[in-house]
Amino acid sequence: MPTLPRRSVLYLPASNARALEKARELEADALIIDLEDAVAPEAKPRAREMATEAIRAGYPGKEVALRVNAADTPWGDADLEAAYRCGPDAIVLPKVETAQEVREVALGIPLWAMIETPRGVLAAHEIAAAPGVAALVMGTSDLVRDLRARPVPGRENLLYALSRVVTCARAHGLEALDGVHLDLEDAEGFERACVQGRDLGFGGKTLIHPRQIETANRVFGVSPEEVAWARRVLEAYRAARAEGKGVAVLDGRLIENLHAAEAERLLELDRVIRERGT
Ligand SMILES: CC(C)(COP(=O)(O)OP(=O)(O)OC[C@H]1O[C@@H](n2cnc3c(N)ncnc32)[C@H](O)[C@@H]1OP(=O)(O)O)[C@@H](O)C(=O)NCCC(=O)NCCSC(=O)C[C@H](O)C(=O)O
Ligand SMILES: [Mg+2]
Repeated sequence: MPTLPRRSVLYLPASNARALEKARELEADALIIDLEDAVAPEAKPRAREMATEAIRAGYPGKEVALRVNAADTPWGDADLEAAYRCGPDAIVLPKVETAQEVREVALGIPLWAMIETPRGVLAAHEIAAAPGVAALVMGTSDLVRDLRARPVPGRENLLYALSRVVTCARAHGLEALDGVHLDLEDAEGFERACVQGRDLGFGGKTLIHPRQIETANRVFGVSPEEVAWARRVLEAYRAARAEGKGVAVLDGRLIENLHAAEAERLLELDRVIRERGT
């Protein structure tokens, strides 16, 4: 499967013509054009048309996903029909709670299932295994509300859900995307949340504003130090293998085939990012 960087995944309301246009020049790896919570009920039909036009016009170099309204809302069916017509790279299904909901959608377009309710968290394993699902996306704002939790800076109250979703996604070879950071003025807290998400295993972060892109690209990307380390790991491991050994020691640390495989993954991600020029 080709490496697709999804370090930064920017939401934009489909009803916002300026944002739809502006997104073309931004360095986000992927976009989620939103028909759901960012669009007022009376604006939904027009927003659907705007999303369709924008997706047809294309966003070169970016993956484009369309977030539809849930099937049990007055807009869900028309949103899916629109998605089928304009062909986004993925459809984002909000508030998924069962694998059956995903099966009912099966359109031949990759599905990104949002996990943002307690039931969704508990069913994440079955959802991840459902046909067509390519990614699990955390919806931490809805989840905090449904849990009757409080938004806390270190997200300690979400660690179970975050870890469970990453684990279920990875168990099925899927992408895992972290939830949004709502405080646009809190650059330090945002960076800490990116580091936390990356260290938990998420491949990238969903974003709500262009000013969050650079940090997400940096934190979820590959640093020059990681590139240098990965090269040395591969060199040491290959030298050990040439001598008939299964392991190597580098700077006092054990290197096994799993470290070599991770080094290869990082170097490939770095190569693809460099090719993109972001
Ligand atoms: C939060 C915003 C409403 C702020 O918008 P605005 O007041 O326009 O911000 P700025 O003036 O600072 O914007 C500067 C320029 O950047 C463009 N812009 C802003 N936001 C975006 C965006 N998201 N995508 C593309 N471009 C954007 C502005 O047009 C300005 O451009 P220019 O004219 O050149 O100066 C706004 O950022 C916003 O609407 N954000 C997205 C909100 C959203 O989509 N929410 C729903 C998804 S999050 C969610 O639902 C979470 C999940 O479901 C859960 O439960 O956790
Ligand atoms: Mg939500």
